[in-house]
Amino acid sequence: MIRVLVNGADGRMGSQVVKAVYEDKDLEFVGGVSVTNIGKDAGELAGVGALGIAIREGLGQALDDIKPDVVVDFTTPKVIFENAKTCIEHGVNMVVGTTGLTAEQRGELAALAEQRKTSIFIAPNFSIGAVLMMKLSEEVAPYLPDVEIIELHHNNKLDAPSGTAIMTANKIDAARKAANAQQAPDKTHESLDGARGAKVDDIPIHSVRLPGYVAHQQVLFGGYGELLTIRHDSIDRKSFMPGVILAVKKVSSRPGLTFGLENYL
Ligand SMILES: NC(=O)C1=CN([C@@H]2O[C@H](COP(=O)(O)OP(=O)(O)OC[C@H]3O[C@@H](n4cnc5c(N)ncnc54)[C@H](OP(=O)(O)O)[C@@H]3O)[C@@H](O)[C@H]2O)C=CC1
Ligand SMILES: O=C(O)C1=N[C@H](C(=O)O)C[C@H](O)C1
Repeated sequence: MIRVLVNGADGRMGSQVVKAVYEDKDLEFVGGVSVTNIGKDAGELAGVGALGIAIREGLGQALDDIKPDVVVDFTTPKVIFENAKTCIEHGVNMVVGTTGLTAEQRGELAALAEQRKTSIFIAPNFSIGAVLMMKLSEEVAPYLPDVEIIELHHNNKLDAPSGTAIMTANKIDAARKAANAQQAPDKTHESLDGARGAKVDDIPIHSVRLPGYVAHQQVLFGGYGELLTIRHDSIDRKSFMPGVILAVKKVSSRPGLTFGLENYL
């Protein structure tokens, strides 16, 4: 049995992870950490009934007391770097779904994980459809290098652009650079800042935040007289759970830092 602690256990994603871990025969849910709902039963909050495991405060102390095999983190971009360092310093393997880590921070965590001989797996998106959307985008990019991204999320999302949109842009740009594909110059003058979106690797990303959306992304490729749009929709957070469970089971097999679910598929 792999003993799993969920950080952010009462959140939209964390509570789904509690349920998914509880329902998997090879995993044992052993602890839930958050900042509110302290003392409440994590199973009740996740909708699986009382598990006798109360949400507690303080990741470091919880690691000392519970000694889980793996921590799954779905908290916030503000706290994820510190959370990751705490896990690595405690020698606990970690699966990170929380967005917001910069490439530089990932580099620091990779070095720390290597030094402490622990494993950390980070994926901006755990859904298989989103991984395929990124893979297809990478394949298209050398042929249609002019591209923009529209990502659409629920209005409680704290970060913009989404981690998925940033990863998609990074992958597209790497693929078109490797193919030496030249994009057309952007001749538009912005009369209002932000009108052309925020650029990541010179790719405009437009972030929509509205109630009703869960997690969606369109990658729009334009050619002369033709358009190709790749769209992915997560309409339920269940879409992320098979990827999270896979990562929990595989994380210990790869020491150091691994970035992206495609590395486990
Ligand atoms: N990789 C992927 O596939 C996916 C990634 N995400 C990412 O996961 C993250 C969480 O998303 P979501 O579940 O929607 O957000 P929520 O706000 O619903 O959940 C975050 C939870 O973390 C808690 N929290 C905040 N600070 C701490 C802390 N210091 N220690 C422990 N818990 C803390 C929050 O408590 P409180 O509300 O009281 O502040 C909340 O319960 C985001 O970065 C999001 O982008 C989301 C979906 C899929
Ligand atoms: O906050 C969310 O909801 C999501 N966050 C991740 C991201 O920023 O890419 C993954 C997915 O888009 C849902």
